[in-house]
Amino acid sequence: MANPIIKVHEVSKCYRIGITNSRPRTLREAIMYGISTPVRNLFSLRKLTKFNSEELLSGGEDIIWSLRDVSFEVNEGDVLGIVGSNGAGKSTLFKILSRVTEPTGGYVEISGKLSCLLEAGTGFHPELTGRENIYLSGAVLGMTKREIKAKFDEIVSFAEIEKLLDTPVKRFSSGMHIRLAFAVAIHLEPDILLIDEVLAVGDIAFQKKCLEKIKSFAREGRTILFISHNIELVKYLCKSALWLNNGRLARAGAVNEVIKDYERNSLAISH
Ligand SMILES: Nc1ncnc2c1ncn2[C@@H]1O[C@H](COP(=O)(O)OP(=O)(O)OP(=O)(O)O)[C@@H](O)[C@H]1O
Repeated sequence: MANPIIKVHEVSKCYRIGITNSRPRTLREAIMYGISTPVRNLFSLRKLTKFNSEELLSGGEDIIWSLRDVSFEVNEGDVLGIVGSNGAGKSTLFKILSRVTEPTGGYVEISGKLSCLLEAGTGFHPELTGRENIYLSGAVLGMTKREIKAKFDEIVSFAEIEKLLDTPVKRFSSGMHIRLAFAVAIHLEPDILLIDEVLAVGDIAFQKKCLEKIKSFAREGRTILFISHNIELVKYLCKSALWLNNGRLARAGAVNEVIKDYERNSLAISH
């Protein structure tokens, strides 16, 4: 029977335009943001986020809804493509799933270890070396030093960064950055892997290697969410897909059907 590993319940995300969204402005907001996540989870997240959304709307500022009432479930072992035009809300969804940002409304339930490849190298500490970042990333995923050590050589040889191992990652090229980020994310054996349009940064040989690795990761029954504007790649990798349109879930289902609707809509707009 299908086993949902991710449940997204009526998630909305609102940004204030022109100011840093994450900085609390009122004492009440400061208290809300200051409470640590475990404590916050004791309360109803739905109630808290509803309050935030009302607060934002009453502020009378320019706001933008990146996501609006998005609900869906992902079953264990699914390889789900996420498509949509620029600014549709795809990356925002990943930031919410990986807890980089809080939803303004709604909530998500995730049952498993999640690793996320956002834009090049997010999650790495720029001042730390490649070696140190591998250990740090493993620790963030809850792995012991011994477990990380067992995977270490595989990560380094997959990324082909032997010579850069003791260089701070801020000196890496963007391609090298993403090689290491991909190698770390996929070898540290998360249950769920989020991949946001990062493959394009690597060279062709590395892209090919990544695709094979993603396929074998999926064959192990792990769950992958994949954002890309490369429709052929989405069709190649994914069985199902979501189409986000202006922050709303326009369609979810079998990859070919969703892509057909998305392409039809995009063509209609461009004419
Ligand atoms: N930190 C932020 N502050 C203000 N607005 C933001 C912020 N992050 C995203 N947005 C806005 O939210 C909307 C959705 O952005 P998002 O990055 O999720 O889109 P996307 O579907 O990933 O787009 P793309 O395909 O161009 O990468 C956009 O209008 C964007 O300008």
